[in-house]
Amino acid sequence: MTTTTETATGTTVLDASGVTMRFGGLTAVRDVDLQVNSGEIVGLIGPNGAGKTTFFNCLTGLYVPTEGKVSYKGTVLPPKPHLVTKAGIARTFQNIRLFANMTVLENVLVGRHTRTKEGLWSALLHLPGYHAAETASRARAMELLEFIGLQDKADHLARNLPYGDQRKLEIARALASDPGLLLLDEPTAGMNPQETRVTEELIFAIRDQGIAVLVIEHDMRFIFNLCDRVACLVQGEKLVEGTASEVQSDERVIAAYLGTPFEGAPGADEVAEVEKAEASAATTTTTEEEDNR
Ligand SMILES: Nc1ncnc2c1ncn2[C@@H]1O[C@H](COP(=O)(O)OP(=O)(O)OP(=O)(O)O)[C@@H](O)[C@H]1O
Repeated sequence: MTTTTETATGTTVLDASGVTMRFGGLTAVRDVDLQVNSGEIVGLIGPNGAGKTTFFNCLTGLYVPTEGKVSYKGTVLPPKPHLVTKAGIARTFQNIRLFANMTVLENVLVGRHTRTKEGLWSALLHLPGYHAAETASRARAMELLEFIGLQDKADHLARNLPYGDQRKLEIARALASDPGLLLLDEPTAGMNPQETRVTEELIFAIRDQGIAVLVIEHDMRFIFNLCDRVACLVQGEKLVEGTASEVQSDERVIAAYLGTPFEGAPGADEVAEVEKAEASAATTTTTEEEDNR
């Protein structure tokens, strides 16, 4: 696969700083800073409801962050999904969002639209520029299908693909916009171990093409094997960030996943209060039982 994206290794591709997202009284993401550099695969982990997808939505313009800013290659991004895609960030979603009744090739072609200059009139009137652009887009789409191993299924309907192939097709469609950064939201959800391994290889190959990757995943074995760096969100806040080995041995991360609060953890005060009230209620009950004897 060839890509139009060229970035010097180690430069900052994504720079999110002080990102906060509130929904009424709920702060889903609080003051999160995160950088992704070229050549990196970065993981974003955290228990259910930690704010991972909300953070992704802030990065891709689906949500306008309440506070903070998001820059891509040094330019602050406007919070509009099509402009974010055009700037060079592509994403996949937690739930598969393919055009089920379109072919595999057509699904990838849909992902090309931000990279084609020919407009609606050109397409409707079949102007010469349109044909040239369409030929180039098809060639690029077929190249991407080869890259993910679906070239022989180009004319199959997307809905007839096995689950693992549908997930791969989503990635190909995202790659069709020639991104410099790919955001993957739980790419292995629902996959068997074999499909998960194939996805892991695919993500390494994408990184080797010069595309930085930020990935949300609950499968810890997958994330720690794949990522150069991992950040852990808990209740909207970034708790820890480091290498895979640093994060997986961090007692705060272990506690967040096992549900044991630690000193200073977001929400730990509330948990301590509940535990104190429960202990006090248990003492009262025991005393009452003793009195009744
Ligand atoms: N549009 C919204 N309106 C109100 N609350 C929301 C909205 N989107 C998310 N939330 C809330 O924000 C919090 C974070 O949710 P989010 O989906 O970002 O978590 P997550 O870490 O991605 O969880 P999971 O791992 O289960 O996907 C949750 O309490 C959720 O209910």
